Amino acid sequence: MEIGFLGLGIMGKAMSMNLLKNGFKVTVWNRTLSKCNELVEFGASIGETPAQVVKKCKLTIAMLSDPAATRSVVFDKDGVLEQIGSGKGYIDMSTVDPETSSKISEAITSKGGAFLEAPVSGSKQPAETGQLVILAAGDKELYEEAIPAFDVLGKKSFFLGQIGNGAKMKLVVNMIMGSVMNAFSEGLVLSERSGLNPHDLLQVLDLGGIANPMFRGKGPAMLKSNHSPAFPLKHQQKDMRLALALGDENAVSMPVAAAANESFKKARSMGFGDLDFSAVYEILKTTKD
Ligand SMILES: NC(=O)C1=CN([C@@H]2O[C@H](COP(=O)(O)OP(=O)(O)OC[C@H]3O[C@@H](n4cnc5c(N)ncnc54)[C@H](OP(=O)(O)O)[C@@H]3O)[C@@H](O)[C@H]2O)C=CC1
Ligand SMILES: O=CC(=O)O
Repeated sequence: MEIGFLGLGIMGKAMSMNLLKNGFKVTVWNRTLSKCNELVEFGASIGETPAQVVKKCKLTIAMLSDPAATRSVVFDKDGVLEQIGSGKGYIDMSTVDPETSSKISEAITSKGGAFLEAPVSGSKQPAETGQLVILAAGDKELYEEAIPAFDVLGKKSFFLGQIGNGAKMKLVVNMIMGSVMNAFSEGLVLSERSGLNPHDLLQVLDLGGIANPMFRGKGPAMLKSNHSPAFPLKHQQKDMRLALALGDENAVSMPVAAAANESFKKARSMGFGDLDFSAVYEILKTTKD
């Protein structure tokens, strides 16, 4: 099956590379077109615009930064809408809000195309190794059609029902992850400031009931102030913002998430937006009375 792929950032590059390595024909597009070249070396073709990619491929996947980017790629000139139609499917795997996803779904389906939202849980390494968790919702037939690709990209796919449910699930998960990252950072700083060895803390955490891959994977690098980006902090803050909006709509009080969002905003204002979201640790580390 020929698959179109729009967006070759940290995630999109790894995901499209995986599809190529597993025998799919892939046509790629990226706003900064030069980023397509590396994929071409592995056999990809280039589409000059999103519309060209959709024209060529029966199935097109998008992995873009945020709601503004996903809307732009669909609705703007040379966008997806210009070529989508009957017999073609569009799958948006970016993390966006349910409203953005619904607007895109309405536009695609009104032109006869099929739409699936399918955000993912899992970061750069799971994207590289095909270990993502796929949170799909929307057109069930398109979901079934995409399973061979999802099996390459992920270790497990969920079909969650109507459009919006995939986006909501992803936002809830990332709201929890962002809050936990803040608590973890506070714990690391507190252990250091109170005279403990934070490496001992990492070992203690890893042996107990709250052991988790995020502490294990990111902790040692955080202690060296290495925040090389796997999940950029600006995207985590976007997810906190969108999750808090979902909380507003549903009258759910989320003081912990709101405080975590403030920390991510502060980190962005200090220029850490392109670093990994673990860089929120730096704002705590540098704050003293
Ligand atoms: N990194 C991670 O660990 C994870 C990320 N996600 C989500 O996946 C999505 C992609 O993340 P990631 O790959 O890390 O992000 P990156 O910032 O690495 O890549 C963003 C991509 O979006 C493109 N883009 C940005 N703005 C526009 C625009 N206005 N029009 C067209 N293209 C645009 C960029 O193009 P260009 O190269 O030209 O800038 C790039 O291809 C996000 O929604 C993120 O929240 C989900 C799970 C894990
Ligand atoms: O969205 C980020 C992730 O790690 O999942």
